[in-house]
Amino acid sequence: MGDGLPRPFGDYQVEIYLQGLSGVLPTMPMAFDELERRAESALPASVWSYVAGGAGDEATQRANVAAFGHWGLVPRMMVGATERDLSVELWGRRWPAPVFLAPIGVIGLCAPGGHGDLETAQAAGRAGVPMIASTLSVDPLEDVAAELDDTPGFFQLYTPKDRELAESLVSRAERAGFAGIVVTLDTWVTGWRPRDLATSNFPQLRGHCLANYFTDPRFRSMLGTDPASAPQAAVLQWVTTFGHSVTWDDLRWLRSLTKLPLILKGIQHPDDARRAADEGVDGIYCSNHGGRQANGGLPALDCLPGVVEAAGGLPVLFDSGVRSGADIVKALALGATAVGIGRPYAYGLALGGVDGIIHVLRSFLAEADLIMAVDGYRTLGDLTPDALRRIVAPPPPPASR
Ligand SMILES: Cc1cc2nc3c(=O)[nH]c(=O)nc-3n(C[C@H](O)[C@H](O)[C@H](O)COP(=O)(O)O)c2cc1C
Ligand SMILES: O=C(O)C(=O)c1ccccc1
Repeated sequence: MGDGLPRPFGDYQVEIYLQGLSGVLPTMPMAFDELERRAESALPASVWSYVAGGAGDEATQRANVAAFGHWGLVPRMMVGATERDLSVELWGRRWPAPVFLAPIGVIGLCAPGGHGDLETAQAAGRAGVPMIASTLSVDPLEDVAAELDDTPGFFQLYTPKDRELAESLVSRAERAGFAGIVVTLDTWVTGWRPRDLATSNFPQLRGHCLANYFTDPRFRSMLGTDPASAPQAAVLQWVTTFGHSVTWDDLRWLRSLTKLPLILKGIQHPDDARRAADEGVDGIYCSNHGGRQANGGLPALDCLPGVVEAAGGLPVLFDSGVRSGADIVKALALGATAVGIGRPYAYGLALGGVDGIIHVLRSFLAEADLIMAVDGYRTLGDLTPDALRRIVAPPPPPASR
């Protein structure tokens, strides 16, 4: 692990003001809206529409973000929250904060040099903030793991139809030193995505982000040749094997593949959370894939309390719609054990590489830390549903959204 981020996290604010006193203004955006706008200009149009876009008219994607606006934190005074502890112990490791980088399957292409997977891992390693590495990466998982140092990394598995290929990927992830396996359940087929359809834009179909397959011995033996010498056949083989619709009958098999913590991603119904807990998984990941998969759904945040209750004490990871430190605090108060940052770090990477991701992490953590300071929440244990009230008439989002 690098030195990790300087603590308290709120000191990022002091650092920025001090630089301002010497006439140095931040080059990275300080507000999310500006981060988003500038990332759009920085990225090639096809990558932008892929990363920023979602399913259908993107109503669920917008609802994910809007849902945070329906909750307000109630401050407590005179508790002396001068020192905050945001660290959390998860699966035997101490995390500096209950925050992680969610898996983003095209992240390699978000960096100017095309190696965004490695840069994301470098940022996670330097910050000490855990990351979940997607199956769909430009660089192979072994190279990604090598950049993480001691920071916990998790391998996100898209379970292929071919079981031997799944087994090979998981054992490679174990050998590479990943600390857990996150099985994504909601994307065995991709959702209806008008932006990508209109431009026939599907980076995976052009062979990007398939390094984990093309370097895999099982995939190569299925193909019968070097993917580099038969790129079209290799992509076609990927299409054929990519999506297995994992069922409860597969769970015992998945469980048997690894002794590492096994976490199921994409859970929204309490009954699914309960069943997963009963069947021996180590964590539940409440998410609707950032609204990229099924439009017409609930905001993921609205599903979180039910999932937490049904999980019966198992760790619950959460993502979908987190755009600020305030959002992190709210998700924690609704019961998340740790909160995933998705699109915002892809935008940070596009604008500033490794430092850009670290800037996004530091900004979100500084805001979360300062909210806990001002609102009198010293520890994560103080963040309970009692810290929140429903807002009857939420304010409209910023004009540009
Ligand atoms: C461009 C992009 C690619 C993604 N690829 C994956 C992936 O490979 N595996 C996965 O489990 N989730 C993937 N996700 C979903 C994220 O892990 C996360 O659930 C989502 O980004 C949360 O929504 P938000 O970014 O709007 O906060 C992807 C998301 C984006 C934006
Ligand atoms: O775009 C995504 O969110 C994603 O995870 C994915 C998965 C498979 C193929 C293309 C995209």
